[in-house]
Amino acid sequence: MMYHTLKPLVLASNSPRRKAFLDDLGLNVTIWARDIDETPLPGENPQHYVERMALEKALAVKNRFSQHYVLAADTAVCIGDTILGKPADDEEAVVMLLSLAGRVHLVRSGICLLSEAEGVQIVHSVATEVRFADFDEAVARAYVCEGESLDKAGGYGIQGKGAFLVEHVAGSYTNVVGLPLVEVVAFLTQQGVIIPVRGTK
Ligand SMILES: Cc1cn([C@H]2C[C@H](O)[C@@H](COP(=O)(O)OP(=O)(O)OP(=O)(O)O)O2)c(=O)[nH]c1=O
Repeated sequence: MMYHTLKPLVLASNSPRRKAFLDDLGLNVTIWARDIDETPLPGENPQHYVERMALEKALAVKNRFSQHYVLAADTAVCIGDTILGKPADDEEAVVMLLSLAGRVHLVRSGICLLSEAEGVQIVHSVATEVRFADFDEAVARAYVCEGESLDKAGGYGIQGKGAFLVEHVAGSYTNVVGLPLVEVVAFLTQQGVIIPVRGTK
């Protein structure tokens, strides 16, 4: 355990990866997520989109947890002005992966930390550059058959077999997996929600 949780904290997310990251740090979090409309606004730029999504996910649970700090996040794969969310099916996953093959894209995660009681509303985002190998359709289909595409933005998981598609990463790794930990820990520490502790080895 690296941190103690001093104020009640809700993670407004159903992502098992986000929960696992916070568990690894020893944080004590309640999970409570509500679905929101994830459609981008007409002409919305990718940074604005992920920040708005994170804010909306946090606002969706704020009333129920008015005495808590609420943490939410949203991750999208961005290639040019195109925002790729989670593919609807295997075919869409293949199309997404082929649009990324041999090219550089940005994985953007928006994060939001808010507290109704303490009047705090922090919204931030982090971008990580990822370059994919130049694979073909047979490789994309073989990867999608592994079954890890559908719950992930852009149709791949860098933490899984998707690692084999990735040639280069510049920036935060945890940001690609859905939660930029350095920034999240900094915001939680600034607000006095968590404090580092020395555990037993
Ligand atoms: C690119 C990439 C994305 N992802 C995941 C992170 C996010 O969980 C997901 C993008 O979907 P999100 O809408 O950000 O999150 P979610 O639907 O999983 O959870 P919730 O809305 O309840 O918070 O893609 C990976 O796990 N690995 C990767 O390499």
